[in-house]
Parts: sequence; structure tokens; C-alpha cells
Amino acid sequence: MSTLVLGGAGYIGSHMVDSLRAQNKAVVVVDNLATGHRLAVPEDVPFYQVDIRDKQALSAVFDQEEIDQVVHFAASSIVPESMTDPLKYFDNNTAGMIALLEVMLEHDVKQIVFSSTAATYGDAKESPIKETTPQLPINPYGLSKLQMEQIMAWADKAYNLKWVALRYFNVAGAKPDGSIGEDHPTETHLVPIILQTALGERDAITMFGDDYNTPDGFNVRDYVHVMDLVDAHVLALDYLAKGNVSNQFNLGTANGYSVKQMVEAAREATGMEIPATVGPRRAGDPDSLIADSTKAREVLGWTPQYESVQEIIKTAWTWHQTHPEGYQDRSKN
Ligand SMILES: NC(=O)c1ccc[n+]([C@@H]2O[C@H](COP(=O)([O-])OP(=O)(O)OC[C@H]3O[C@@H](n4cnc5c(N)ncnc54)[C@H](O)[C@@H]3O)[C@@H](O)[C@H]2O)c1
Ligand SMILES: O=c1ccn([C@@H]2O[C@H](COP(=O)(O)OP(=O)(O)O[C@H]3O[C@H](CO)[C@H](O)[C@H](O)[C@H]3O)[C@@H](O)[C@H]2O)c(=O)[nH]1
Repeated sequence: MSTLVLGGAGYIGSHMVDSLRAQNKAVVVVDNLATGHRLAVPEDVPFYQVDIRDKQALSAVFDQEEIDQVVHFAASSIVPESMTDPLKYFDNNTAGMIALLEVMLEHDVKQIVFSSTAATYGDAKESPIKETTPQLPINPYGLSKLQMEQIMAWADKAYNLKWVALRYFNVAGAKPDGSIGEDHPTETHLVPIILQTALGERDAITMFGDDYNTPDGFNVRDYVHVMDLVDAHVLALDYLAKGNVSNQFNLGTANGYSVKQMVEAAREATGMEIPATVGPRRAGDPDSLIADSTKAREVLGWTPQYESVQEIIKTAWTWHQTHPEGYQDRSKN
């Protein structure tokens, strides 16, 4: 039996595929290459360029392959874009989940691990954020992910579909050997933008807003290493395979870093100057998002290895230095 990785050509999905293969597990990838890269998936992994909303094409993959579990990374995930084009998010994310679950249930596949997000909590009233903290998203991206969680919960009640929602905080870093990493066609994420600036590909990093309700006025986030993150997915697949109930887990380090602190950490980690300027706030950004991941540690047995942002940034730096132009297959997207 194989694990189907939806969005396996993307940043996090490609690290998941790599991890499953390292454990000699059979993997199948579906990706429409909207933001992913064919070169991020090894040639010997079955790969289908399919949009998950195309039920006929997705169904054909389930007919062709023997799938028992699904890991669902395939989504649109840029917070500012969701503010200006919300319907894209409700279509690709929310409607994509409905199409996917219909196809899974038609094929009697009833276990799914899902990429949820800290963005479902919005401007949370408590910190660190627990799984029980109210989910009150303040941008369409976060709302679409909350809707996806809720759709799975009803599918569990009605059809006995078992799901784990992993609510990631800010994912960063790369496989330490630098062979795979983060390469989005339009980069909006902080760490790659800082490192592209360090490489001289950008003149300066603009820090969005210095008037947030945080100690230094800059936005605070909890940065978790992509390798630790995929470990949690492997544990979640085992958790479901053992017949456990549906569940949700926050994945972060419980350490908050402001944008300014991240720039300073990157200067230390890379030894580069990294010019930075202060610009206006970006729409849809909460002040601070810090995770309490005690539940993932206790229930899944998750033990993240990377506690320091400098270590996280160093692995991303290896990727960016060895792949200054990313996967170099952008013309195929
Ligand atoms: N990067 C983060 O910090 C972060 C934080 C929280 C949650 N997440 C979630 O994790 C997941 C992966 O994020 P990422 O940073 O790797 O993003 P990514 O854009 O690199 O990966 C998403 C992949 O899904 C594919 N895809 C998108 N829509 C699809 C569709 N309709 N059909 C088939 N394939 C489709 C894309 O081509 C891409 O390869 C997303 O669901 C995102 O919302 C990411
Ligand atoms: O050029 C930049 C880019 C980002 N930022 C700031 O850096 C922080 C992190 O921004 P990212 O765009 O890297 O990440 P987001 O926090 O917006 O969102 C990420 O984490 C969220 C959960 O916290 C979501 O799940 C989402 O998918 C994922 O992209 C924010 O305070 C942002 O304002 C800057 O100051 N300058």
C-alpha cells in the first residue's frame, strides 16, 4: 500500500516525500505544479500532474494506485494574496477538500493527515496558543483552512473518515544536505526573502510594520524546521494507522521571534550584512503567533530537533547558496 502525498512537489510536501522514501515507504505524488516543481520529486516516485479539484483525474489515480493513507499539502497559502483574491482560496482550498474527500470515500480510503495552520487562530487572545484556543481567523486563507478542518469533522461523524489536522506555525529551513528546499514562483515568506537579500538577489528586506503590539514593535512568529514538521506527519500517519480518533495538533517550538530578530539571526548565521528597511504593515498579519505544542509531544511523541532559529536559517542558507535560482524549472510552471 502507498501513501498519497497531495502537493508533494511543493516545499513541505517534497520534504515529506523524501522522509517517507528514506523509511522505505511506498509514496505516490499528485500535484498540479501551480507552485511546485517536478524536479523536487525523485524520478522513481509515481507522479501525477493532476488538480485535486478534477475529480475524474484524481479518481483515476486512486484506481491506478493502492492507496491507504493521504497527506494533504495541496493548497494556496499566501496570506496577503488571500486578502485580495479570497475566492481563489475558497475554491482551491475549501472546494478542493470537498472534491478530495468525495474521491477518497468512493475508494474507501478513510485516513488523512492535513496541513492546517496557525492562521486559523487569527489574533489569538492567549499566548502560547493551545489547540483549545478559539479559532477566529482574520484572513481568508485562515478561514479556508478552518473550513477544511470542519468539513473533515463532519465527514468523520457521517462516514467515519479519520483525520489529523496539523496546525503549523511558520515553517522554515531545508533538508540539511541542501538537495531540496523552499522555492516558490512568487516568494512572500520571510526566511527565503532574507536569504535572497543575503545573496544579493534583492537590494533589501522590507520589515512590514514596526508598530505591532509586541516587545520591539515587529511582528512575532514561531519558526519550526521543515524536517521536524515532516517527522510529526510520519507520527500522525502511524497514529491513524493504529485506529486512533481524529485529532488536531499545534506544531511549533514555543519560541517567538520578531521580524527584526530574524534578520539579526540571519546576519549571524550567514555572516552577511543583509540590508533591512521598515515599511508599512501588510494586510492580514496578526501581532504574534506562538505555539504550545505540548499535545503533539505527549500524544504523538513528537520531539523536534531544531530549537534555535539560527540552526534553522543555516539549513535554508545551504539550500539558497547551492540553488540561487531554485529548481531552475520555472519555465515548466
Ligand atoms: N509554509 C508554511 O509556513 C505553512 C504554514 C502553515 C501551513 N502551511 C500549509 O502547508 C501546505 C504546504 O505549504 P508549502 O509552503 O509547502 O506550499 P507550496 O506552495 O510549496 O506547496 C503546495 C503544493 O500544492 C500544489 N497544489 C496547490 N493547489 C493544488 C491543487 N488544487 N491540486 C494539486 N496540487 C495543488 C502546488 O503546486 C504545490 O506544489 C499548504 O497547505 C499550506 O497551507 C504552510
Ligand atoms: O518581506 C517580508 C516578508 C514577511 N515579513 C513578515 O514576516 C512574518 C512572517 O511572514 P511570512 O509571509 O513568512 O509568513 P506568514 O506568517 O504570513 O504565514 C505563514 O505562516 C502562517 C502561520 O503562521 C500560515 O500558515 C502561512 O501558510 C504561512 O505562509 C510576518 O510577520 C510578515 O509580516 C516581512 O516583514 N517582510
